[in-house]
Amino acid sequence: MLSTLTMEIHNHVAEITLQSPPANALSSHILKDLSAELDKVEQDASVKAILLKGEGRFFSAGADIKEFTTLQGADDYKSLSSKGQKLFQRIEHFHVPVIASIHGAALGGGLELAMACHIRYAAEDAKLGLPEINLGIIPGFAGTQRLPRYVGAAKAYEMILTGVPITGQEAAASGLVNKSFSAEEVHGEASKLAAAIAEKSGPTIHHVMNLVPLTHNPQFEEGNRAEAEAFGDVFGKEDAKEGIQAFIEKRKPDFKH
Ligand SMILES: C/C=C/C(=O)SCCNC(=O)CCNC(=O)[C@H](O)C(C)(C)COP(=O)(O)OP(=O)(O)OC[C@H]1O[C@@H](n2cnc3c(N)ncnc32)[C@H](O)[C@@H]1OP(=O)(O)O
Repeated sequence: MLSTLTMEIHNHVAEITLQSPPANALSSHILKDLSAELDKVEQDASVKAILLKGEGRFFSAGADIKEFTTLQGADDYKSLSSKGQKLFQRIEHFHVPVIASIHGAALGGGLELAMACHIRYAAEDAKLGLPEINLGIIPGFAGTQRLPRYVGAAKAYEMILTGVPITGQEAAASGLVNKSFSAEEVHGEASKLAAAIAEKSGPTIHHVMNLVPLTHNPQFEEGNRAEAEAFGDVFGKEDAKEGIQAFIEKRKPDFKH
């Protein structure tokens, strides 16, 4: 199978680039490849930071909507959600920081992946959002649990219930990303940040990475389980079939319920 991403390690920084045109959609294949690259980083004690970006027009436009049509039954739907949640949880608890450099769009699972990273830089004109509601489904890779952490509950409700994305500039103002830059500058700035962190002492980095997650909501796992259940539930419904089909046919969905 074709590789869906590349990883290069230079000066203690592992640069992972999603390469799955046209949208870097998070298929089961790309998620498996990402997990395999994390295995390699775990075996390489020289790596002190990871830089994650996307090639082409977008960081990532989310889970692979075209692959959704191959799923069959509640177990498949729920398992898609749980597997993504587990990988992103692994990223959040990784022993070295993962910096997301976002250009173009980080939507749905793409934003959920970026939210599992430790630091996010975005292009001012990038679109960041959880548009799953337009497909008749809900976020399923822990978006309902992580977005409120960064932007507060009110803004999270607005973003999840309307599906309308915000710009990188708005994301920086609301705390969803650390900083925004022009589209030309963002990858360079994220790379400089990764290099600056990689000059620090490895053991101190590892302690910071262990300590900060201790401040997370202790009910996070329970929230993830509930999200996967709800994802499985909505996915089986008529409105989800209509929403997904409408996306594929490039038309507006006609929800019945
Ligand atoms: C548990 C997690 C669940 C989820 O993550 S559900 C998915 C959530 N994400 C979305 O709903 C985003 C869907 N995509 C879009 O809204 C738009 O696209 C964009 C804003 C990203 C770009 O719009 P534009 O510039 O008009 O381009 P374009 O023609 O719509 O897309 C270019 C090609 O990319 C494919 N594509 C875009 N997003 C996805 C996706 N998430 N999964 C699979 N394919 C995707 C399209 O179909 C098309 O392909 P072709 O050129 O062959 O027509």
